[in-house]
Amino acid sequence: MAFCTNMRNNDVYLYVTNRLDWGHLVTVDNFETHHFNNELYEIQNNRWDWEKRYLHVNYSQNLDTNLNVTMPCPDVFWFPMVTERFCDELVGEMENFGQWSDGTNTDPRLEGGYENVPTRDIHMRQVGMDHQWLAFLRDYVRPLQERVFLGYQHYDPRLEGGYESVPTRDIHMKQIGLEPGWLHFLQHYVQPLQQRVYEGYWNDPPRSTMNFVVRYRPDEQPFLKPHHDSSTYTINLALNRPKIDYEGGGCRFLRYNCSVQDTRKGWMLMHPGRLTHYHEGLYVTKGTRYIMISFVDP
Ligand SMILES: O=C(O)CCC(=O)C(=O)O
Ligand SMILES: [Fe+2]
Repeated sequence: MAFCTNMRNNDVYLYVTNRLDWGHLVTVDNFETHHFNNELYEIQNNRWDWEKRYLHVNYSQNLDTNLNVTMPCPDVFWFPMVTERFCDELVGEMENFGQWSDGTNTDPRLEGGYENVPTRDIHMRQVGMDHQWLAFLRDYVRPLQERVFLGYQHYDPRLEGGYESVPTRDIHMKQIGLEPGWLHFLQHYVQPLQQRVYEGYWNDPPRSTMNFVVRYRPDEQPFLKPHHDSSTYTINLALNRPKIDYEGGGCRFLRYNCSVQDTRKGWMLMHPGRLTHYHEGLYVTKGTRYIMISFVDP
């Protein structure tokens, strides 16, 4: 104000405009400099710059409910998510860290210490990116999930998580003390029927969310045998290019005999983790294939 008054008093002419973009302020407090690619970690602190660098230019098209979402296999959805730069820097971050798991069933990073379907991988937590990745899931993945898998979650205080997808007027078995008997019924009479109609499904014990980058190589771990994920839904983000960076590879859904092999760098598959989407990672015959995987229980 004093500046303006002074200018007026001295007859200095000012032309003020907000129509041109002269830039913006960057938040430099808390900028971490010990990572291999520091900007990659700025999803929360410098959102505007992060999106410009790393969010796919067509990301928001999939939030437009007038447009259809691509579905390469039944109930498998496909979204452009991140830029090539994101993919390269995430792979770089992992390769710089370098401590890929050995692909055996023993995995000291997990609570139970046991991995049923081991991959050669590095967890986001190991490179200090777990918080940033959760922000990515919350702000960019969840809106897409809510679009394609409608109706998830309504509040129900009787449930552990507090949410129920389709609320009914009901009384739980637990409320009338019949829960143990009911579990027995499920195990002995229902499960055998379920196993007949949906092959390969079991969920014992349920595990928490995991976020990791997988590396496939012909001379290391070239494929992943058929399995379910410990997730309600899984996201599978391609970090490099088929036919250029590697040969073979891709994801096959056995129930539909449907494979996605023409994956696109920076694009993400989303599919139910259990029951219907029994799947496998196809053989990589040449080069290295990288993917980013999250097991999500929304
Ligand atoms: O290779 C793929 O695309 C599938 C990977 C996968 O199923 C997993 O990591 O759980
Ligand atoms: Fe999987």
